[in-house]
Amino acid sequence: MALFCSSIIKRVVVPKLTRKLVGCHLHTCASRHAAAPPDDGSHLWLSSFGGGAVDLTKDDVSGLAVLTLNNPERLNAVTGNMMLQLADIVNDLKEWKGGKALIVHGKGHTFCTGADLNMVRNMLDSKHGREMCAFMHKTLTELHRLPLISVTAIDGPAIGGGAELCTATDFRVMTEQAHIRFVQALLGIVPGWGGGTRLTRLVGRTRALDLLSSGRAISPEEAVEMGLANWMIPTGHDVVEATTDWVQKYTKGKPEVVRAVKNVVVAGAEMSLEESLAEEAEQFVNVWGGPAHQEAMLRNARHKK
Ligand SMILES: CC[C@@H](C(=O)O)C(=O)SCCNC(=O)CCNC(=O)[C@H](O)C(C)(C)COP(=O)(O)OP(=O)(O)OC[C@H]1O[C@@H](n2cnc3c(N)ncnc32)[C@H](O)[C@@H]1OP(=O)(O)O
Repeated sequence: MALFCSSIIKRVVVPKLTRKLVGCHLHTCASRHAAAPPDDGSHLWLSSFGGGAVDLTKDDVSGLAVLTLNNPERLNAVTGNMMLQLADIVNDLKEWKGGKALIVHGKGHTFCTGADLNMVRNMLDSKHGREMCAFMHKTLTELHRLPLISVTAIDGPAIGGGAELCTATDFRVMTEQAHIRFVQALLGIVPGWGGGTRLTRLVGRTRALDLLSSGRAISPEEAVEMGLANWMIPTGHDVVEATTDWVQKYTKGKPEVVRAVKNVVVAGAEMSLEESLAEEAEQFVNVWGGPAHQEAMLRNARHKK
């Protein structure tokens, strides 16, 4: 395994809300001596674990992006190379001003089987574990905070890191053949990509403990019942097409309005009360009197059932 370091530091223009949240995240990490922030190039060794790809298509007319995990020979396991591509894609999506929604899915009838075990077997020391964990924490936290309505479309298994990844979108929809399974404890570890924290916030303490300790598979019916998934895709439908139709109810408005709504919710979920109220006011002022607001006032919008 060829590991290497580089001093190249990527410069990214971070939007205001993200800046505040990143600042808050780094503070927490530093104060608890958790994983080092990965902007120091310490993650570049990931590129030595190749194979697979993460593909992105963006439609500027509809504002919909589709992200595809593309490593079907390994059931869309995530290689080091794919981790780097995923981070680049998230950075790209952050800057996509016309974007409204993102669908995340896997190629073939599998969502994702987590980290590539061929890579995991070669990085069992704590340094590499810590760096990979920090890198994926950052990437998936930023994915979660994107100013887009995001949905994971799960067909087949979402296992280990794949189960974690699906918690980093706003919604999850599942086919009848899908299941979500946090197998980490069965592998002698705990979730390392932020999925344990997100799962606990999604389904509550008792259910998260049940799912993480047992490593049992969650069916689509159970996932919907506990609020982990939001819809079951009817059998016989193309997964991405069905998900595209499903998400449209959230993306009828102009991009700046869809994005402002998401920003308000991210602030409400992650900031202190004072900070979140201030952020909400800022988002309000940004859209007040804008094209969508003017249009709605001109057409005298009514909202009868
Ligand atoms: C820090 C990361 C950590 C986390 O946070 O959770 C992880 O993600 S660790 C990885 C956790 N994932 C797993 O343990 C999944 C292991 N895979 C399986 O249990 C099974 O493959 C399956 C998902 C139950 C499917 O079984 P089946 O339908 O019988 O297919 P195969 O087992 O034959 O798989 C086909 C093919 O795919 C390869 N594969 C599957 N998963 C991975 C993986 N995670 N990494 C690398 N390769 C994977 C599998 O080895 C087969 O390849 P061949 O042997 O070449 O045929």
